[in-house]
Amino acid sequence: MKILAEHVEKKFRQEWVVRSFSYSFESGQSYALTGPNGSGKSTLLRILAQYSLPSKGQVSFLHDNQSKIEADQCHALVSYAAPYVELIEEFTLTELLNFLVQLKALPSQISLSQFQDYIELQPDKSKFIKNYSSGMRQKIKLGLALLGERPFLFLDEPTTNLDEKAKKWFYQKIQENRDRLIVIASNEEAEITLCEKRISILDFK
Ligand SMILES: Nc1ncnc2c1ncn2[C@@H]1O[C@H](COP(=O)(O)OP(=O)(O)OP(=O)(O)O)[C@@H](O)[C@H]1O
Repeated sequence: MKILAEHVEKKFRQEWVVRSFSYSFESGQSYALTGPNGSGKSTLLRILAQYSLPSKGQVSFLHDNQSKIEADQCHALVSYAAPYVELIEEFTLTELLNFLVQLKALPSQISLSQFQDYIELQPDKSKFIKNYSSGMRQKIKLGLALLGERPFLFLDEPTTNLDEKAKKWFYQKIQENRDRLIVIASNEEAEITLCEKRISILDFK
């Protein structure tokens, strides 16, 4: 599958954040969106994931045969983790997993212990998400996105709040997900070098 961005532009009031961004993203490839703070990485990431609309231009998800995937099917192809995408704070981890299985955002066969083994955390089962540390929450978000079995994986500043051990865990998980189309928005060199291609947002201003 493929993501095709054609002449994408984004403007907030009088501020142009993205100018004429055209790019073709392929499955099995990984891409780093780079640029300084406030340059528009998160804005472009959301547009590429079809979570928000560009002011001009368009983003399309395509099948291998280049036919366009219908708009109502696009959402189910995307896993997205970002510091600003919140988990449901009032749930326990068990409740959160059950909810996401019902939404088909996680495979139905996944158990709490399998998920805990995957993220290498064994928190108290009765603890609410709001009482997890920021690093634990970030690891849960990444675990959910990585296990989501969706072909397009979008990650914004993925190692935010992670300690060195958790960063290594994340780097390893990316290696295990190389068959997907991965886009990482980041300024961290270690995250950028995980990706095969680097796209500087300043080239589209
Ligand atoms: N909803 C919004 N309304 C108005 N301006 C916005 C909105 N979202 C983002 N912006 C502005 O767009 C610009 C780009 O923001 P964005 O968060 O995409 O940058 P970034 O490169 O991801 O930054 P950082 O590295 O700090 O996370 C900033 O000037 C920001 O203030």
